[in-house]
Amino acid sequence: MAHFAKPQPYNSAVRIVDPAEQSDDTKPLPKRESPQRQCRNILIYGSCRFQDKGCIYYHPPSESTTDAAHPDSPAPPLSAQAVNAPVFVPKISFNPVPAASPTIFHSFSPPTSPTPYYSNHEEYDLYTQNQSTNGSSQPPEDVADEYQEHSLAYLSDHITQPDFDDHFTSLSNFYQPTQPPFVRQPLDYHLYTRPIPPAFTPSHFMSDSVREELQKRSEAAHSIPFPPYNLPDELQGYHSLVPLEQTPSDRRKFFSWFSTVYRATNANDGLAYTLRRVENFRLVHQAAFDAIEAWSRVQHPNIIRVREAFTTRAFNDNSLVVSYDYHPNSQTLFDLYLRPKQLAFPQSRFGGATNLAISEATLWSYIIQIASAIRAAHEAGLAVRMVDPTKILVTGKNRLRISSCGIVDVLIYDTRQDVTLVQQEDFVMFGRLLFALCCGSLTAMNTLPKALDVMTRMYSADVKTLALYLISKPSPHKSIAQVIEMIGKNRLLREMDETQISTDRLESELASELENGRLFRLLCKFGFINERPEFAREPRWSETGDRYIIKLFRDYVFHQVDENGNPAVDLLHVLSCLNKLDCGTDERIMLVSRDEQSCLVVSYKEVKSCIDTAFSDLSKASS
Ligand SMILES: Nc1ncnc2c1ncn2[C@@H]1O[C@H](COP(=O)(O)OP(=O)(O)OP(=O)(O)O)[C@@H](O)[C@H]1O
Repeated sequence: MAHFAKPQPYNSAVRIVDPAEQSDDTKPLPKRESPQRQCRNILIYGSCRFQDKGCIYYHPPSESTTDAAHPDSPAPPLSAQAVNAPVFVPKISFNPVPAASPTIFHSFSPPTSPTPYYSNHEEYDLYTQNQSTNGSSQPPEDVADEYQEHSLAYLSDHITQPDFDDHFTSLSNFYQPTQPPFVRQPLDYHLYTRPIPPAFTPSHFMSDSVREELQKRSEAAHSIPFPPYNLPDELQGYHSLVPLEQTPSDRRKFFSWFSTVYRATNANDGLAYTLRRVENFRLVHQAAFDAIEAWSRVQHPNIIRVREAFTTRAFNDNSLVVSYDYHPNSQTLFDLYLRPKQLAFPQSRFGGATNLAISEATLWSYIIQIASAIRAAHEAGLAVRMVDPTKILVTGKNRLRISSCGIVDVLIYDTRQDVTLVQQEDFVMFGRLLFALCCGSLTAMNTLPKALDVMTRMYSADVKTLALYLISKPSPHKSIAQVIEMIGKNRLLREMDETQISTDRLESELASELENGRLFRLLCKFGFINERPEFAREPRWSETGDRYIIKLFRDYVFHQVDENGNPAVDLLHVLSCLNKLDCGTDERIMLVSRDEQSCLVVSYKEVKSCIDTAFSDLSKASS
C-alpha cells in the first residue's frame, strides 16, 4: 500500500507514531478497499469530482473538508501508512501540464480553486516510480491516480509560478504558448556532475603515482632519520633541526668555508625550511645582508625562495645561517647525474662509472629553466653565482630550482663589485654545467676537445653551439636575451605546452579529490555527534529530537541492507546522500527506526540543520 503526501513547503520532521500507540481517533483507517477510507482528493483539493460518480472512498460532510482545504490550518497528521509511501521523485521528462493551457497552474492552488486535474493514468511509469523509491521491482497497487495528484502538488511547490493576475487569466484563454512552461533552476555546483562509480575506483581518488610522490615528500618533511644530534634546540625561531646531507663524511668546501644544510621548523608558521649554515664565518659589514633582502623579493619557479639570514653562536662558533624554502625529497643535479657510482655499469662516456644520461628533450627543458632563472635574477639586478650541479635541485618531475642564492653575495661582499661582470660569470658557469651534464662528468671542461666530441656524438649541434657561446669570453653583447634567442621559440613553445599539459593533469588529479575535504568534515561532525559515551545514559540526548534524526540518518546513509538483508556497501549512495546533506536540498527521505516501529519523513535541509545545531551545542560545551 502506498500513499503520497504532498511535500510540506516548510516543517520540521513529521513524527510518525507506531500504529499500536495511536489513540482511537488517529488509528489507521482500514485497508484501502474499504469505502470508510477518506478520499485523498478531499484532503488535497477539498472536493472529489467522482464523489457521486462511483468513487469508493469516504467523503466526509463539507465542514471537515473545508478545514482540510483551508490554507492556514495545520497539515493533518500523517498515518504510518502514509509515510510508508514511496518518496516521490519527479521525472524530468514527465510533463503532466498540458502545454496549451497555462491556467493549469490554478489547479495547483487547492484551497482557493480546487480544480482537480486528472490526467491519463497511462502516463505513470510504475516501474520507474517503484525503482526510485522502494528499489523493489514490484509496482505498488493503486498508486497511479495518486501519483498524478501528487505530481501536480509537487510541481506547484517546485515550479516558480508566474503571477497570474486577473488580466493574465482572462487573456490566458486566448493565449496558446508554443512551449511548455519551463523554469530553469540554478545549477547546483555542490553536487557531482558525473555518475559516481559504486565502488572505490581510482577515478575518484588521485592516481597512485601522484599520491606516492606526495607521500614521499610528506615523509621527507616529517622524518627524523638519525636522532639525536648535537644540535641547538632552538635557533632564531627555528627548532627541530635535522641535517640534510646524505653522507656527512663527504664534505666539500663552499668557497673557503664548510657548510651544512639542515631542515628546521619555524615556530611562527610551523612550516619546514632549509637552513644553510656556513661555519666559522664572521660578518664584517651588516650591509652584506642587503643582498639577502633583494633576493627575498625574487619569486621565481626555478629559484628557491630566500627567506632571511642571520648570524648565530648557537653552534659554538660564529655561523652564518641563510634560510630558504624547503623542497622535500629533492635531489641535486650532481647526485642525479654526476655522482660517480662505484658499481655502475656500463662505464660512463667520460671514463669512470656514472649515473643516467640525459635525453636531449630533458636537457633542453633544463636549459630553458635555468635560463629563465638567470633572466629573473639579472632583471632584478642580481647575479645567480650558483649555477652549479651541486646547488641545483631537481624537485618532482624534471623541475629544476636553483638553491643557495644570495649566500655568495654575503660571503664575498664587495661594494666595488660590478654586477655586470658577475652576471657574465653566470653564463660561464651555465656553460660548464652543460658540458658536465652532457658528458656525465664534473671535470669535462678540463679536456675540452674530448668533451666537444662526446657532445657532438650525443646531442644536436644546437646544444654544442649554445654551450660554446656560454663559455665564450665576456662581451657586452653576451646576455641572457641572446641565450634565450639561441634556445629558439619552438623549444620554448614546446616547454610551455608541456607545462600546460602538466597543469591540466594535476588539475584533473585535484578534481578527483575535490569533494573529499568537505565530505570528510561532514563525517567528522557525524563522528562527534553520534553515540557519545557521556550521553549514553541520557536518552534525551541521542534518542530524541535532532540527535535522533541524525542517528537515523546515519543508518540511512551507511547501514542500508539489500532485499536479502545483506549489508549494501554502495559508495554511490553514501556520496550522493552526503552531497545532498552538505547542500541541504529540499529532497525528502524516510528514516526508519531500527525496530521499524516508527519512521520520519525529513528533508536533507532539515537533517543538515539538526547536525549544525547538535554540532554547535557540542562546540559550545567544549569551549
Ligand atoms: N632548499 C632545499 N630543500 C630541500 N632540500 C635541500 C634544499 N637545499 C639543499 N637540500 C638538500 O640538502 C642536501 C645537501 O645539500 P648540499 O649538497 O648543497 O649541501 P652541502 O653541505 O653544501 O654539500 P656539499 O658538501 O656537497 O657542498 C642535498 O641532498 C639537497 O638535496
